[in-house]
Amino acid sequence: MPSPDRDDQLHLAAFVTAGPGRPGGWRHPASVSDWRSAAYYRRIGRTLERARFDLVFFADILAVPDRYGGSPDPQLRHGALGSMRLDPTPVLGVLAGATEHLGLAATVSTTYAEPYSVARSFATLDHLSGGRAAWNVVTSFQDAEARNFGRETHIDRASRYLRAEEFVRVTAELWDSWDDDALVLDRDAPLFADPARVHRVDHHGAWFDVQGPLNVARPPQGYPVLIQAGASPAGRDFASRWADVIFCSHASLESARDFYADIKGRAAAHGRDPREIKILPAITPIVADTTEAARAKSAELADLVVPEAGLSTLSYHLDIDLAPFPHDERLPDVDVPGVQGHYQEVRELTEKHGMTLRQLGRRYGGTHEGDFVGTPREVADGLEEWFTGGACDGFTVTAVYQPGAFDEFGEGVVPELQRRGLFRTDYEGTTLRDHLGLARPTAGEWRRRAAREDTP
Ligand SMILES: Cc1cc2nc3c(=O)[nH]c(=O)nc-3n(C[C@H](O)[C@H](O)[C@H](O)COP(=O)(O)O)c2cc1C
Repeated sequence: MPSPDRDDQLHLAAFVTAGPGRPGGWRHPASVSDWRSAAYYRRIGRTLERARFDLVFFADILAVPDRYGGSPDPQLRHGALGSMRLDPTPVLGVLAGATEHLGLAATVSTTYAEPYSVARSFATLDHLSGGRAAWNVVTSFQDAEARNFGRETHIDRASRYLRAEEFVRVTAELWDSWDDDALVLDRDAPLFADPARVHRVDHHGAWFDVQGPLNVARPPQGYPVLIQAGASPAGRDFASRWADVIFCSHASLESARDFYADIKGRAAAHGRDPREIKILPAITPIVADTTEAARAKSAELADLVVPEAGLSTLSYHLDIDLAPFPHDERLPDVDVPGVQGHYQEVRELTEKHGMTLRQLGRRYGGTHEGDFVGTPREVADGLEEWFTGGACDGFTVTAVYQPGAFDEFGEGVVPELQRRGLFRTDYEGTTLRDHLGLARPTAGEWRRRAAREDTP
């Protein structure tokens, strides 16, 4: 049934780590190990574009996590999620040249970067790609990251969201510092850029002092697409005001539905049309020709995950050292300074399936969010149920092994979704905003999205 909050067709993002990805996945015979080569990313980009994905998204962190037992060893030994990550921004430069339609998203932290450099990188990428850039705005959550940037500990959640608020606002002002028609290119006059249409920003705030203007013309999309994944109340509030796309992760349809209603409600309360925000929960489908083969593959992948690999990732996600907890007992209730969304997910798993910490480690390391395991038709049934059931506007697809699982999804599940009229058969526009059905922001749009009390 069509919903006033949702498009008729779903949107697809791909979640890629510029490294080995899933702890068991890199050990699977179908995975390819040249994560350090441009060819590897070109191949993934072309696969996703053939499957008509909206965008590819590169997650990123700024440390080798050491929260589990105070050491990075388990992450490194097991090729866990945080073991190796190339810097995603240059990787997107490679992809901009290898693809024509695919949206290109990289993660940059507002806690450790500066607005001028972020505005400049994403404006550059938006020009180079013809309007396909997106920025995943994160605030980071690990002390290990703080220690790489001259601090002992990470700043508290409230302060980091205040900094993020000011950061995004200044970045948007910098994108607006060139009027859309500022670049004149009149050779005879001569007039390269009209100085009257290029403005200083003169921002002076609690965290940043930025004069401007930017030294790059206004991006083709006005603002590159903004992605956020806040899960705490402060994070949800920030995301529902600023984000065009929201990433989240859920262990069940019910929790996905609650989150969806909460974010759309918050967006409406901030005066936004709920359709302006696309909520794309992460899923890790396992696809095979028969149900039995998919289940066997799932079991085979689970066997490749050493519990410590998943627990060391969960430790840094929750910002809790899980090494001293008894591994043959359930995870007790704990106060989580780290990612609340991941905690809710593992609490749900612990309670629903009575998992011990060791089982949880194996499960978390091989995460199959949403339990979409089966034939292309069965997986499409599950996705359709979430989409039509008010749980999402589409999905962020993670590969159990890279890059093969993207091929399987693109060649099996996508045609099934297309047959049902749930997904595009071709791109209709050229920019990422076109794919997502989002309007190009006019200059000054940041005023509408900023926290009201902060807006002058
Ligand atoms: C699908 C997904 C992808 C994420 N990717 C990143 C990432 O690449 N880097 C990062 O630092 N945080 C990432 N996060 C974490 C979020 O940015 C955020 O910190 C987290 O959801 C906790 O929200 P909170 O800060 O409101 O507690 C991701 C979260 C989700 C659900």
